[in-house]
Amino acid sequence: MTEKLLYLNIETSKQLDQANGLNDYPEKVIQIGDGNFIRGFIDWMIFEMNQKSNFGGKIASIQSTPRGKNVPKLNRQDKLFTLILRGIENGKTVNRKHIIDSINKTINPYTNWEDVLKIVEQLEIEFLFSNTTEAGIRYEKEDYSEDVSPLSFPGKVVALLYHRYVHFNGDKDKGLIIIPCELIENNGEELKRICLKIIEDWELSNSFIHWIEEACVFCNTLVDRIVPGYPKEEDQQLFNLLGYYDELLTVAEPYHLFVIEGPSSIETKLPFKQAGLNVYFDKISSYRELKIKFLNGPHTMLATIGLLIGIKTVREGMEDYLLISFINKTLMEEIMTTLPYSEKEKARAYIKQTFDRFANPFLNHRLINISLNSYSKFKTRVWPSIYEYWTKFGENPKRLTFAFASLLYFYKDERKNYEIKDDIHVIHKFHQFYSEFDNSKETLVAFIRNLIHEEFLERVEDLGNLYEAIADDFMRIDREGIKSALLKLEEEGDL
Ligand SMILES: NC(=O)c1ccc[n+]([C@@H]2O[C@H](COP(=O)([O-])OP(=O)(O)OC[C@H]3O[C@@H](n4cnc5c(N)ncnc54)[C@H](O)[C@@H]3O)[C@@H](O)[C@H]2O)c1
Ligand SMILES: O=P(O)(O)OC[C@@H](O)[C@@H](O)[C@H](O)[C@H](O)CO
Repeated sequence: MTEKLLYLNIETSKQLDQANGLNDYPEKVIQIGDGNFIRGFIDWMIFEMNQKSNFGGKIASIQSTPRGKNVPKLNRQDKLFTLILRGIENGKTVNRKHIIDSINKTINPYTNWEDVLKIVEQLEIEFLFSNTTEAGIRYEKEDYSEDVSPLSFPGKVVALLYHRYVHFNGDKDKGLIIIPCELIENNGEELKRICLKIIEDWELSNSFIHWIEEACVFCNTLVDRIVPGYPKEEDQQLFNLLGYYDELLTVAEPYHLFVIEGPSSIETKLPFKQAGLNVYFDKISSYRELKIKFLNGPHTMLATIGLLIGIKTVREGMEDYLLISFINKTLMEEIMTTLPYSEKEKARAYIKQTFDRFANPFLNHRLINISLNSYSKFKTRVWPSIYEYWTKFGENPKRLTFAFASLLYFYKDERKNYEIKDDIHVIHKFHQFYSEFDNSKETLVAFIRNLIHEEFLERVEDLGNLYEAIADDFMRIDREGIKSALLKLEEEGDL
């Protein structure tokens, strides 16, 4: 840490003439999870709404797992943190810095559950936002005790709603609008489904269920902003520029998109538009397909292939001729063909924008972070394009096939250029296969066929020679190395 620098807090921000944190708006929002994304997205949006609209509300932020570390960090900084938005916007370089002051309170529910309950007794609370990663929206059977925080995220939601319901004697005007930001399909519906299951486990009353149905709203959402988070490689340099030290310094791109599917009544309560934010109250399916196929999909491919090559960040990947060409042709010549004609123009514009976002010269979006849980991400983000291409044309999309082979090779590579971050069952499955692998194509094809039928398709369907094609690419990567295999693919494409 650089000596002589001040720590970020209200006093420091006043000295720097950047004190925003002095308004005393009431808490209107409960936030569960306090990671990089929710701070760089929701907390920033609420900050913007407080500056530019009549929203006038602050956040009570609740730690979502016992291992969370951000509550003491936020407390040391008077709940402030710095967000740097860097990138190219409409052809112009953007480098904006904000001291975000939208959080009013932070609570560790495992040590201070009573304080969390007091929050939901507040009349002004209207919204519950969350980001607990995809792992958070999951059913876990657990016991209920009024005095202790449930462990799971949906358990917390039920306990909080129940306390509010009892506190306000079932008043239908005191429900909450629940807006989860986890990147899973139908996140709102899924959270509600799990909450209802927990209510059943805990044998809470039918009238509480009616209150949830009538007074509360669970919205499905889609979020989009690249938030690499804490800038490890350049933190000292940035502290010197800022003039203070901030343990929660967060870097993100300026681009943002938030699509919320819910009743139109909530639009007036959340004046995102008035604050100039790129937020739509709309059906999310078409936005979702574009984002998953043309942004998250290439991210997953870039992460596995890039790490195999020895590349560390998305931007570096965008400087590698072979990789750009691979991603570009995969998107334009293969994934694009899976879309209906009416969607293609929109997709072309989205791809162009995605390339600009990936090449953002000011972000170091680390491939190792993106590679977390690559196996399940490939299944939801890349595999659908492979399957749709195959069913449409009856042949293999050769670049996507190569991406599949690279994914399998990613879990084999023993050179330890990178650390595999994945579910223990996935790591175990590959470890078991590779430790007994006899290097024969036959064994590999059988493994791939089985994997596709059991885990990707979840049924048996003959996909022609797709299994062999993946095995051939895998063996080529193994024999010649990833770069040379990629070069061959590029040369074949040009024939
Ligand atoms: N970083 C990005 O660019 C970005 C962009 C869009 C969406 N997202 C989504 O946001 C998620 C979080 O990313 P981040 O960058 O904020 O990471 P992060 O590690 O900074 O934050 C993760 C948060 O989730 C909580 N969490 C983790 N596992 C949990 C569980 N099982 N139950 C409850 N809470 C749990 C953590 O306590 C923490 O608050 C990702 O999974 C991703 O889907 C990230
Ligand atoms: O966040 P993950 O780990 O689910 O996926 C990695 C990236 O693809 C993702 O974070 C994107 O940057 C984000 O979805 C952009 O909105």
